[in-house]
Amino acid sequence: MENISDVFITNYIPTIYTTPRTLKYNQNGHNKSADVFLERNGVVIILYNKTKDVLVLVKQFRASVYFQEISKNERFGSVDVSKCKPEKAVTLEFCAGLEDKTLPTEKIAQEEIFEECGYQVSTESLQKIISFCNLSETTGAQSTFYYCEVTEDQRINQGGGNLEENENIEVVEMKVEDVLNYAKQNYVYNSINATLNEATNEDSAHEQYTHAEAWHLQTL
Ligand SMILES: Nc1ncnc2c1ncn2[C@@H]1O[C@H](COP(=O)(O)OP(=O)(O)O[C@H]2O[C@H](CO)[C@@H](O)[C@H](O)[C@H]2O)[C@@H](O)[C@H]1O
Repeated sequence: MENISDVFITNYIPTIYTTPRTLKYNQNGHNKSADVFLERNGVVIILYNKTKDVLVLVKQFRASVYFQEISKNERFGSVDVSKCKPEKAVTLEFCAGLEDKTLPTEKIAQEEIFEECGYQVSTESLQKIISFCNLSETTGAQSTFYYCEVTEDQRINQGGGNLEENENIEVVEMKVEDVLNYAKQNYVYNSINATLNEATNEDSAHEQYTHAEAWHLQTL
């Protein structure tokens, strides 16, 4: 899956995906400023195949994770892939996608499920868990979580991502128990782990959705 080569890091080149800005303001008479890095909103879907009693997850190479793996003093210019292995940046995640069209989030989620995992679902079968604003000083993007049950006969193809965008996604089926055990590891690169771990932080506004998500995982 990885087959990553010719890695080269440059200064930021603007694209449609992110907008970096500096936001200046005054709070109680003090001038302040914040670096903001606007991103698009997104959807995340916990997909459960009832026929096989498995959760359907996706594996893919993530460039930002790879960047974090590169030694701090080597994060510019050419990167030696034999030294910093691309397989370290292959994540295991729930099916997810950006809201890159002016469609209801359910429609976006429906399309992502088909594109990434190959299942045809109705928007009515998507159960919304929660929407929340990503808690970060840098990005205020909103994420909407859904739970969706599917059967094997809804699987139209192998999924794998949008070929026009050269997405390269591997669909992985795992038992709920295995996903929970996987997420309990001290540190793994995946949204599953992040969301479940957040549930232990009482002050976190993520709490509601993480509890909802953990609940879904645990009660399937
Ligand atoms: N920063 C970037 N630079 C260059 N190209 C980019 C880009 N972000 C997206 N793209 C392009 O946009 C395509 C869109 O991907 P998707 O909509 O399937 O979202 P993805 O699965 O990456 O998750 C996305 O949406 C989920 C849900 O919000 C998030 O968790 C996850 O971080 C996010 O990548 C990617 O294949 C890539 O070509």
